[in-house]
Amino acid sequence: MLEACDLSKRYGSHLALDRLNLQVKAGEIFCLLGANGAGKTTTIHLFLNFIKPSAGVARIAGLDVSQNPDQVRQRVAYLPENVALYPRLSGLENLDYFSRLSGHRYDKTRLRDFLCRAGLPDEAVDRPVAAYSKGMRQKVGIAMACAKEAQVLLLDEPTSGLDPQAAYEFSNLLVKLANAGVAILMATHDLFRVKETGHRAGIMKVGQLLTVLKTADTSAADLERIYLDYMRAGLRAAEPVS
Ligand SMILES: Nc1ncnc2c1ncn2[C@@H]1O[C@H](COP(=O)(O)OP(=O)(O)OP(=O)(O)O)[C@@H](O)[C@H]1O
Repeated sequence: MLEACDLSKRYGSHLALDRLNLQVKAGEIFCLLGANGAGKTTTIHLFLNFIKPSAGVARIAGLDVSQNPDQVRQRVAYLPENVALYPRLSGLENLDYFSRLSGHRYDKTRLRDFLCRAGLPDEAVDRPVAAYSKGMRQKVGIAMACAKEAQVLLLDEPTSGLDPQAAYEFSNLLVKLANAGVAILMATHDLFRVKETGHRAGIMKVGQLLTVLKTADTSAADLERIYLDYMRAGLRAAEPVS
């Protein structure tokens, strides 16, 4: 569903992403881990066609994203750390507006249903989003992805700043989406949530994907230890784990 082949991005002399090879299948949650500046956001922005690769290719549903921007845009939903919504519009009005932009028209009952299934409290649905908490805004973002019927969901640190309950609820929504067949690529620093919700985790450092772990085979403590070992090691000194 989502594939990077020798994907690279150079900014001047700086190699922000170095020959990334990665596949995320439908129904899979793949988490990108790595220190600040590792190349996680760059990877997501390449898949979104916000930036062009210096080499290699990013594909979604078999389509090169830089060659087929319109077809790809229809299939992808993106949740940044802070979901951009119109503050004076309600959650329902925002969802209606963004759904129309992506070519979907839903009646109010259906829109309300998307928001409720994303966990937004019923009493909040008609209130202006200016007064929403960050967790509530993220839930509107998930409702937008569902309403768009996106096949691929790209997330950049979506649980950063959420309280533990909000992060838990948000992660459960991701699992439901994956169970419905959505391919999910998420950049995050939340090792605990990676273990709980991710199927695989890739550890990045200075633009390189150093290793990929199956979370089912790795305890939370081991995931943390392996992550820290890679961060402490020289770039090429660490041995791939799997
Ligand atoms: N527009 C740009 N111009 C020059 N360098 C950039 C640009 N965008 C990113 N970089 C550099 O590319 C590298 C990768 O950045 P990126 O934002 O992908 O890291 P990240 O893993 O997402 O980090 P964080 O965890 O802080 O979000 C960094 O060294 C960054 O300074």
